[in-house]
Amino acid sequence: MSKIIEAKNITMTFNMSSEKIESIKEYFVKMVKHQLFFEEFKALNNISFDVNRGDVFGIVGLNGSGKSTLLKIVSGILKPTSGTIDVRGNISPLIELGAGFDFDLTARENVMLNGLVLGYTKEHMIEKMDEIIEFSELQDFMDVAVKNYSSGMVARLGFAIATSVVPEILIVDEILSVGDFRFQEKCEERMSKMMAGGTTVLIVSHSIAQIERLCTHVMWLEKGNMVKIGEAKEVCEAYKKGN
Ligand SMILES: Nc1ncnc2c1ncn2[C@@H]1O[C@H](COP(=O)(O)OP(=O)(O)OP(=O)(O)O)[C@@H](O)[C@H]1O
Repeated sequence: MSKIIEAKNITMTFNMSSEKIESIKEYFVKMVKHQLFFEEFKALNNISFDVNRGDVFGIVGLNGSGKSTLLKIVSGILKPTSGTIDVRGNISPLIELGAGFDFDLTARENVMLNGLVLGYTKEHMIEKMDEIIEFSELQDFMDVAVKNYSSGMVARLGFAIATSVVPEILIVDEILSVGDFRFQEKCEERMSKMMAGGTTVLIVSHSIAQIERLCTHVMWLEKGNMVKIGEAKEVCEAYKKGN
């Protein structure tokens, strides 16, 4: 089987301010006086894994375990502090709630904006618009500013845009959990079609049932460390038991 993602010794360290700074003015004064101190925080610690072409790869773990950070590194949004990531295929935009949207613009404007940011032509996006509107079922809300959308509506629009062109790698971050059950079913159906066509999927979800249903392989993260990786069923069982 050919590897589509190869991650070696990924470590991600964030600088966290070690004291509370009350204002921007105070921030700049401290910066000029070299009085800004940071503590290093390791969100991911030496993570290595491979994903094969056609895998549906789930990432599970408690809040703050590093799941989204890892997806952002795979998507190229974040550069790891150390380690290497090799991605051999085109990736869908990271489907995270609201990622890439300008909330003051309308849904229709956001579809265009997203498409152009992704490098598609205006004509291509106009062609895709009807299909995106139909899938998201937001016909009556396309000219409403996205700031007035519910989280489920944002999720619908984000999923419809990201899956309007079939990518080699689809990345889904927790978005399915905010949609209603009908929307979830519809998304799963579309993802299944993509999987059948050979698309590799990376998915983060707090729903273990969903991960077990969809995934072939799973990684369990805890406080930035990899606890277990392997066949979905085995890792999910261990995660549920906590060992
Ligand atoms: N840009 C950032 N700057 C500082 N710390 C960050 C940044 N992004 C993430 N973190 C920290 O890294 C840790 C991991 O965050 P991450 O969002 O990857 O966790 P997660 O497993 O996706 O959590 P959740 O299940 O709550 O979505 C958290 O402690 C978070 O505060």
